[in-house]
Amino acid sequence: MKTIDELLSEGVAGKRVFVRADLNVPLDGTTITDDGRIRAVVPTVKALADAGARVIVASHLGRPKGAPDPAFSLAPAAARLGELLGADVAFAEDTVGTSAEAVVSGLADGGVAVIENLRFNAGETSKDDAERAAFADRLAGLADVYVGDGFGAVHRKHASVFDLPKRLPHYAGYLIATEVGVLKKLTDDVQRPYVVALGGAKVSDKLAVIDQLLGKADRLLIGGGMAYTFLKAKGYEVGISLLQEDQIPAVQEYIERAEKNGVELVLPVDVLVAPEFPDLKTKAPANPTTVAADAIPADQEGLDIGPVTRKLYASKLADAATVFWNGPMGVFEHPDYAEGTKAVAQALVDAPGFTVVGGGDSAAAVRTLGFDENAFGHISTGGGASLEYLEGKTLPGLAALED
Ligand SMILES: Nc1ncnc2c1ncn2[C@@H]1O[C@H](COP(=O)(O)OP(=O)(O)O)[C@@H](O)[C@H]1O
Ligand SMILES: O=C(OP(=O)(O)O)[C@H](O)COP(=O)(O)O
Repeated sequence: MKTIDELLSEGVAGKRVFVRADLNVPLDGTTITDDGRIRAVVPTVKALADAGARVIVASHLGRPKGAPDPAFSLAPAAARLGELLGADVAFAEDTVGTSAEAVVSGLADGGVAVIENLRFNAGETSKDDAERAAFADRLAGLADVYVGDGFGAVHRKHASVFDLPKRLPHYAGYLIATEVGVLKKLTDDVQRPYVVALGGAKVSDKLAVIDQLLGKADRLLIGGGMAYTFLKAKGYEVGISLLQEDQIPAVQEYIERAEKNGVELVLPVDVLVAPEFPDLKTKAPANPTTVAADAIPADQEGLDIGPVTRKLYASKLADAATVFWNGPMGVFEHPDYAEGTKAVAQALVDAPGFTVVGGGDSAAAVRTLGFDENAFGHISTGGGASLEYLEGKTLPGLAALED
């Protein structure tokens, strides 16, 4: 994989450099609640701009449906990038249209622009190779060089991640180089006990990862929205909690295999439930009830792990030599459901070994809940990406940079 340092030594002055970043930050309306992913790409953007490149920063944000949707605009992220760089950052209101063309052709040497959300175009995420290729061709028209630095999206076979680098000279940015360096340590020389904690809401994506992790980790702690498919697989009622119905048979097989292979698969023993999802805007009191994991009422939703589970998970992390954690244990954005995530974060801080937190929301959670970033071994900007890396999978966005 060629790195940005090689690009800089070849000279980039006057060149249009397309930086595929991951600026998928949590938003409250147009307010960024955690800018970690924007800060993470600043070293790459700054190095290129300082060397006289014309820098085009591109990213997805959220999961819009292949058409413009103002709720997912990258405009707030562009403004924040400008503040962090201490420089003007131009913003194009489309991705490959007249606005993008005008903004890019107006860039001076050392200038930086952000183009609008890549996922406003159906070609970005299309499963159809030709549709993705057509979009990648149009993106390629904007630039002379490609720098991949959106680590959080390297597991996606998307046009800007996989197809575009094949069309331009391509290099890995500083963030990707750092992330891969740390995760490599977890695959090459993992110290045991190795504990993996999984939660969050992207259940369908992340359940599949457990198949491989069962052969690697000593202990798996399951929380967040992921827990309810496990509880259902054990035959419990989960009410209106997040559930991946089609994966119940697979999860039943995981539970059996864990037992056979001597992997400790630890599930919540109690959970916080409420009749409805909390209001994250007003943060109005949610008044949850604590119930045993096998006694979730049919009309209620599980929204955090309970106090007994918090203690149990902390004890399972207390002797860990290596920890990888992805996915909040509950809806931490609401104070009534933040305790599970806080307890696991604190247990990582207290664990004697090397700890890695991965994922946009998990990283945001540890920071917004007041933890010191330096108390963790590494905070990765990618959740799904780091999990798939640890699985040993070939990640499209890394493979494309290696070609
Ligand atoms: N029990 C739950 N039910 C619904 N959503 C949950 C639950 N527990 C956690 N979440 C949500 O999961 C989201 C983060 O999930 P995910 O995107 O998978 O994590 P990451 O970005 O760290 O990879 C958070 O917004 C949180 O509110
Ligand atoms: O937030 C992200 O991943 P993560 O939640 O697994 O950390 C990335 O920006 C990828 O987004 P996606 O899962 O919508 O492709």
